[in-house]
Amino acid sequence: MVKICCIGAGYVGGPTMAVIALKCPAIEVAVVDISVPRIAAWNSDQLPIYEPGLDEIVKQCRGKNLFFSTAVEKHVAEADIIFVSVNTPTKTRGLGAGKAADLTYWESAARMIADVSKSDKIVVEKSTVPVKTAEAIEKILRHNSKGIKYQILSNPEFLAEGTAIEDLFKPDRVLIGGRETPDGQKAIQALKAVYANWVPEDRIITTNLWSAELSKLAANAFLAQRISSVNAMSALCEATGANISEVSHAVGKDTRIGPKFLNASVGFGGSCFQKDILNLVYICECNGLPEVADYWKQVIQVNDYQKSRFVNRVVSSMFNTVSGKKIAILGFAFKKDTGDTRETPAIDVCNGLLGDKAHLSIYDLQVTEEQIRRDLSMKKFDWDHPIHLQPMSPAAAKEVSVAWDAYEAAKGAHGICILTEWDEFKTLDYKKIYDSMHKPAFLFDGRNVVDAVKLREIGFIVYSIGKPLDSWLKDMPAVA
Ligand SMILES: NC(=O)C1=CN([C@@H]2O[C@H](COP(=O)(O)OP(=O)(O)OC[C@H]3O[C@@H](n4cnc5c(N)ncnc54)[C@H](O)[C@@H]3O)[C@@H](O)[C@H]2O)C=CC1
Ligand SMILES: O=C(O)[C@H]1O[C@H](OP(=O)(O)OP(=O)(O)OC[C@H]2O[C@@H](n3ccc(=O)[nH]c3=O)[C@H](O)[C@@H]2O)[C@H](O)[C@@H](O)[C@@H]1O
Repeated sequence: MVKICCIGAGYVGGPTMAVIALKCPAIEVAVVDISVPRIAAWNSDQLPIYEPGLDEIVKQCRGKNLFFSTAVEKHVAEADIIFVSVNTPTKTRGLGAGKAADLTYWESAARMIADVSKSDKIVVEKSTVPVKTAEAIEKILRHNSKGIKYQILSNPEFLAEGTAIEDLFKPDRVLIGGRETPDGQKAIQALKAVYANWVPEDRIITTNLWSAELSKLAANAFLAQRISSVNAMSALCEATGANISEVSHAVGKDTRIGPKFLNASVGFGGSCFQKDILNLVYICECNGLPEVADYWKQVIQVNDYQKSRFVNRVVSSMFNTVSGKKIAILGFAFKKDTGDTRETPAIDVCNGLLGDKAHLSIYDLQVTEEQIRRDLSMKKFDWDHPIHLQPMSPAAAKEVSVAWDAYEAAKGAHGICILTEWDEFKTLDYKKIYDSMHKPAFLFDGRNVVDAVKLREIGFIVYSIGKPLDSWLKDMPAVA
């Protein structure tokens, strides 16, 4: 029986391995992690991550051919194929701080593999890593090999949170990069055989190692660039009276551009877009390509601009101050259908409003109060480390409360900000909400989920990203 071990039981390791176990009953899959609480959660009824469809798969396979364990070394020693899906955060100190990827966790995993292995291994980069990382990993393994043969493959993951299971069942492509030697090609075929259990062969792309590593960074950079492009247009729409939904629709009808991923928003979040672009920028700089670095840096700068533009719009509309005013925040996750808050635009928006002395009442369907308080008090980039190694957060802001539903959050508020596109926010009883608020009652829709015409009929002053402005907002232009 082929044995697979995945180091890192996170948002990628957990779902990908659960799907491999489901689709390949003849393979034994062990997912290991240094975090004891995380593994305990994977072995419980309350999984550590929320992902539609994941519970059922884990229930079906756990204890049969899918195991979650903290016995990292034992499972690594027994495995034929080792996936490494550990954190690759942005460095916060030293050379490349604020841009380069911190490969501490990757390196320690590689050294541990070298220490405990007693048979030949295929080591698969599942984490997103800088191009050429495989070369460094090869060096660590070869210099400590004790005669054991290692083949390194790059097999980056393209799943998106909230649709992870769907994406894993029907991926647009699976990408496998390896050495162009006979042993390298043999390793590629071994991994290809795993995916071939459910992925059509024409969707499994094989390349050299560096193309696979760079394709992952490139794909995320292209996706994020699309959002920054549409968000930059949204600012121009507001200035001119154009409507971003109509512009996106018209632009996306061009088959060369396509309709997906063109929704204007308060800004993109998630654990990877910013981190991976910063990493790309650093690699460009290191390779003497400052113009290319500057080009990609703009994608992040526009995203930061979009978040601060939103905060400015809220404050300027409400008579240039939110000091002492209650603002309801609807949605804290970085997108709907996930409880993940990593790099969520809600953090920057909330901190911006708190900076102007607002009182916030926050409601999200999936994010816990503990997580919200932790996020609002953590330093930039500190979140992207194994949870037990994250710096302890200082006492959370007194001006923040967490509500159990949207109505409670909005009661007595002066304004509402919608920051995640949860479906629930489309069908709330906005008349009831309006009646419970201070007047004039403001609603700032950072995700374009509400019907602004209906809300205006109720009496709200509505701001929707990239849409023609209410006369109220026109009279109080936000300073960018
Ligand atoms: N979250 C996402 O949607 C995607 C993430 N990625 C990439 O996948 C990688 C992992 O991301 P996530 O799963 O989101 O991170 P995560 O933080 O959810 O999971 C990483 C896990 O690795 C564990 N870990 C760290 N060092 C370890 C070690 N030496 N031994 C054993 N366990 C160790 C941590 O405790 C943690 O549970 C990152 O490189 C990320 O860029 C790629 C595609 C999608
Ligand atoms: O490497 C990764 O981590 C993953 O990053 C993204 O996936 P994810 O961050 O989970 O979610 P997305 O659906 O891409 O959304 C990212 C952010 O962009 C925002 N977004 C997305 C689409 C859009 O049209 N507008 C928009 O503002 C979302 O609300 C969210 O905040 C990519 O889509 C995945 O392919 C990739 O594997």
